[in-house]
Formats: sequence, C-alpha cells, structure tokens
Amino acid sequence: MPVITNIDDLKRIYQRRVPRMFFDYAESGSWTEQTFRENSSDFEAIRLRQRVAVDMSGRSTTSQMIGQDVAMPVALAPVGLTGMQHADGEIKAARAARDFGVPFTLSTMSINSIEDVAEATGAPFWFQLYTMKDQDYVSRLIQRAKDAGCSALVITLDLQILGQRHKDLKNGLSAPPKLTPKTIANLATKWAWGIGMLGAKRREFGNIVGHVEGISDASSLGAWTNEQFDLTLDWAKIAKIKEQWGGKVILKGILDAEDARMALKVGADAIVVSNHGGRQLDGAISSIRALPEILEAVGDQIEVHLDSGIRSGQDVLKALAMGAKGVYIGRAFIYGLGAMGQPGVTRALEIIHRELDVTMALCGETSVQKLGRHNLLIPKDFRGKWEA
Ligand SMILES: Cc1cc2nc3c(=O)[nH]c(=O)nc-3n(C[C@H](O)[C@H](O)[C@H](O)COP(=O)(O)O)c2cc1C
Ligand SMILES: O=C(O)C(=O)c1ccccc1
Repeated sequence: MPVITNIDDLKRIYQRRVPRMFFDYAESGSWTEQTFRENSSDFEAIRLRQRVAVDMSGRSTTSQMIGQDVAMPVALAPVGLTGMQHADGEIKAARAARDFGVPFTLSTMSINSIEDVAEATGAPFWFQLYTMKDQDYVSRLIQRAKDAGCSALVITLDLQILGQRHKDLKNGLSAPPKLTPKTIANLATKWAWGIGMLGAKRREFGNIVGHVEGISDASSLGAWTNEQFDLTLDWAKIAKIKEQWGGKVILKGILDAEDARMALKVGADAIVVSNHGGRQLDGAISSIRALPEILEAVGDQIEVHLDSGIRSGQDVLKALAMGAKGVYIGRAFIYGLGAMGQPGVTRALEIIHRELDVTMALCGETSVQKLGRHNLLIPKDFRGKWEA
C-alpha cells in the first residue's frame, strides 16, 4: 500500500479499484468541463497571507453548522450512487462522518436507503431531497426522513434537468452496471470491488425502488431523471416543502445573489453556494467566485455554506476566510471511499482536518472563527472579471 498523504493519493487508488463507469461518473463535469476546472483553478488563484510570531498554541477547528456542533465545518455532500463506489458506501461514509463529528448528507439517489443508514449509524444525518413530479412520492420521502430522525432537509435546486455528461452517456451509466462486453471486460480487472459488491446490502437505488418499475435497468440515468423530476419547481413549492418538513432546511445550488434573496424570503436556515461540482450548468462561475456577492446580499441574515472544488484543507480555509460558515466535500470523500471503504473516508477527513489546522497556524490564526478576508490575497479582478 503506498503512503497516503493527500487527497490525490486516494484518488489514484480509487481509480485503480473502481469500475471505469463509476470513476468517470464521479470525476466528470458537464459538457466542456470548464466550470469543473475553474472550481479548482479559482481556489488556486487565491493566495494566503503568512503571519509569524503570533501565539499559535491551543488551536481549534470546532464550529457549528445550522446550530449543530461540528469537529470542523466540513460536511459530506450528497452524492448519488455512492453505494456503487464501494459496497454499502452510504452506510460506510455516514459512519465515518459520525465518528469524526461532521454531518453526513444522504442523497435521494443513494443506493443504501434512508432506513439502512439510520439503522446502521444510530445517529442523525441530513437528507437531500430531489423533487419529483409525483408529489405523493416526495411526501413519502419527507415522511421517511422524518421517521428516520434526519436533522436537516437539504433541497437541491440546480438539477431539475440533468446537465449532459458525455462520458456517462458513452458508458451507458447504470446502477448496477449493465453487463455489456465492455463493462464485463472492465469489471474483470476490478475483482476486489466485485467481491465487495456481492456482499452489499443493496445494489440498486434504495430510496426510490418501487417508484418506477425497472429503474435499475434504465439505460441512461439522464433519461429517467428528466422524466421524473419536477420541472415546475418554483419558490412557492419550495415554501410548501419547507412547511411539510417542519425542521431545518438548507437550499443547495445557489449561485446568484437574487436567488439567495429568494432563499432568504422562503425562510431557509442556510444556503449552499454551489454549481454541483461543475456537473450541471457548464459555463457557470465557480462557487468561490460567486460567494462574495451572495454574502453581501444575504450574509448577515442567513447561514451561507459552499461546495464545489474543495480538495484540501487549504481550500476549506480559503472558503471560510471568504466568509462561508461551512463547506461540503463531494469527490474528496468519494476518492477515499472508493479506495478503502470507511477507513478511506476517515482518512480523507483526517487529511483535510490536518491541512486546515496547519494552514491556520501558518496564517497565524488559532480558530476557524477568527479567519477572515485579512488572511487572503485575492486577485484584483477576482470579482469583476465578467459583467452581468
Ligand atoms: C458523483 C456525484 C454525485 C452527486 N450526486 C448528487 C446528488 O445526488 N444530490 C445532490 O444534491 N448533489 C449531488 N452531487 C453534488 C455534490 O453534492 C456537491 O455539490 C459537489 O460534489 C461538490 O463538488 P466537489 O465534488 O468538487 O466537492 C453529486 C456530485 C458528485 C461528484
Ligand atoms: O449525478 C449527480 O450529480 C446527481 O445529482 C444525480 C441526479 C440524478 C440521478 C443521479 C445522480
């Protein structure tokens, strides 16, 4: 086993272990992947202010997200098909998050069901909701999340229709994988993954089985999504879902100050500034570049979180110093999960925690609450690069 010191190491092991179809699914952005790339390059463009000779003993990364205590303000993002990256992947990731003391978000499109994860972890988690045309089905999902003791509802707003991802279309992405000569040839080289999968509690979408007959045979996930998801979703419907849920609501996929104001108006507890990891509208700006304007519009009235592009504790620090109250990691924990299962997710969290802590110290800060714009050197044209 090679020595693992950063997230990229986990990614290399992940790529070797997991079938090509699922690696491509996680790693791809939509269309030209411009937004996917800029999510990373815009983090890189921000520099850190080194400070010296300040007391950096007794540091702490603890914080709160929507009033819940967290070991560091880094949650696991909802990731569809997580249970295809590793057998019972959702259960394993949820356990790793629970033990580390950070929130886990279960996707509507997960393999392990709400009930599987609740039973296996015995700890509250967050449930991410996709709104479908079938309103009764949405109501039932909400009720199931309530019954399972979920402590927040994360409503994703940037995927009523799936952005085109060329590799998924070419690979014929499905869960479980359809056995074509091409996938069989690839699976033969991923035997450890296959053996693990044979013992999995589930190999199909646990939350939506029965919703549509034969969903796991859908030749293209995109076709199914576009047929099922509610294209008429608007702010009035979001308000209704919030009422039905009755608990904490996080609105995910906000990239524009006007939408942030609407989220505030419907009474969300938090928003996630996100472009879905560059998987939806290609050509949209990076989340980190969108953040300042959104903070200016609503930052003093609602908790603002961010995801898309975070691969290190340094990226976490940059987002927090820019003003986000917390961040989410998607691919960074998937790499760990695919590479090594639950210990891999723990490893990813440890890596990010250590990088955050060391970077904080070298910036002369002792807690995440003290981070601010004074820690950053931001390119002059960072905000004004384009005009609306
Ligand atoms: C493989 C994959 C599947 C995803 N599935 C979902 C999903 O089911 N629901 C959702 O709200 N977001 C989903 N996302 C988006 C993530 O929640 C998150 O916004 C994104 O991964 C953040 O970018 P990062 O991967 O660069 O950290 C998915 C992302 C990936 C990579
Ligand atoms: O892949 C995704 O990003 C995602 O959110 C999704 C949406 C519909 C079906 C499966 C995954």
